[in-house]
Amino acid sequence: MELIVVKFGGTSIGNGERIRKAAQSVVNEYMKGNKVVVVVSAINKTTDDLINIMKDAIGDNVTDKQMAEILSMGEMTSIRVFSSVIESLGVKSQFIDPFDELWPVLTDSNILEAKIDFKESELNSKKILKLLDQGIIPVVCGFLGKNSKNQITTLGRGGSDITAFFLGHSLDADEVIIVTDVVGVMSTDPNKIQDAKKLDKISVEEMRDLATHGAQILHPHALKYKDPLISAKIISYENGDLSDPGTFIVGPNEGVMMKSSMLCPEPISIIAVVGENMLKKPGLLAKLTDKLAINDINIFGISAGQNSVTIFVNKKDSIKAHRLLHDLVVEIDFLSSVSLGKEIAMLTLVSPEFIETPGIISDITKPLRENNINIVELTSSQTAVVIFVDWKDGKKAYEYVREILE
Ligand SMILES: Nc1ncnc2c1ncn2[C@@H]1O[C@H](COP(=O)(O)OP(=O)(O)O)[C@@H](O)[C@H]1O
Ligand SMILES: N[C@@H](CC(=O)OP(=O)(O)O)C(=O)O
Repeated sequence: MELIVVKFGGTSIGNGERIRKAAQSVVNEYMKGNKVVVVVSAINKTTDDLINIMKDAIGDNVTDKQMAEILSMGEMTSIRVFSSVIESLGVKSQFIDPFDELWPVLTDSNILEAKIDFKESELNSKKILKLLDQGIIPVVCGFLGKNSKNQITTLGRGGSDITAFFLGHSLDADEVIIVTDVVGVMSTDPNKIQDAKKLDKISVEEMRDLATHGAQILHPHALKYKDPLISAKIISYENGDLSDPGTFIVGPNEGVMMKSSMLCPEPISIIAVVGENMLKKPGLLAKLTDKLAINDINIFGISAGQNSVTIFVNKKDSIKAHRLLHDLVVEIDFLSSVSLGKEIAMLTLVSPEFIETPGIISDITKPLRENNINIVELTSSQTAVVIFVDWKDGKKAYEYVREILE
């Protein structure tokens, strides 16, 4: 017997026929002896419609509290509809909204983009297990939360994915299934490029980067509740079969997405190539990096500006890299000169929490500023920040920045 948390997105329950098919797929899993917790979004585009109605009616004059209450009606309705359809198929079901004593998701008071208070909500969620033991299928509002003043909050657009993964984690589920309007995660958005291919699996780390860069298919914050041992997949609603393979989300890789900090033990050299209007020269970056790649020189970082491209390589490769890049500078008209700079230290900080920590770069650089340590260069992605400082400052800088992670 398995415990499954399944989330149906708006399109998957877009009309009566789809709701019946979705409810039947849940009942089929239940009949196999599995326990199923259902999370639903608002039917079809209800949330968009409600937002547009309010915009047309009073423009921006709606308060966050009013907006959250209005939007909540989408999910408050869909749980009631879904639960009734399950009952019509002969299985007991109970809907759970934020006013129910079994409501699991407690949040802060950032009303429209609320964060889950993890510890309290995790404890609270366990109450749902009792329903499962009684053979009842709970249907929970996705997207919604409740703050300490008992006010409705929302987890941000697309937030019902967060609800599903959060419940998966808190209830110690075996599997989280996201049911949506595409066959799984694809090589790109199939609504933009039609011959996109379905992926059989994708890692949590890749999925997170895809999601934070706008691939709507999954809310990026959902994945912070993805345990390595919980199986997770994204499937289409079309077959009405929760055992469809879709795309499996695997990981996170132990260690990879944990918080980590590192000071590269070897010095790095910085090489600057200067020229005119470099950002407007197609293929330039490829030419520079190809030259180093075919000569087996690894690039630790690269940053491009209007009149220069800065490349970071291991100090032991720097003389060779300097010579190779100089050959290119002589060969290419619009490049003027190349300079091999001083030795620098590279510090890397990785944390999945960076995604949702506004001001993290300023937090990391503050102790360096206060201690007069000059940052030669800084690059960042969703979950990693790489800082280059003078080699002599490396150890001290590392001590300061690693404290930020703790
Ligand atoms: N790489 C991708 N693979 C699959 N779908 C993608 C991808 N990138 C973006 N999408 C979009 O994500 C949509 C599904 O997300 P969403 O509309 O939020 O669904 P739901 O309402 O079920 O939560 C798809 O219709 C598709 O347009
Ligand atoms: N109904 C909410 C929450 C949500 O997650 O929706 P969907 O799963 O349909 O993207 C929204 O539209 O933002």
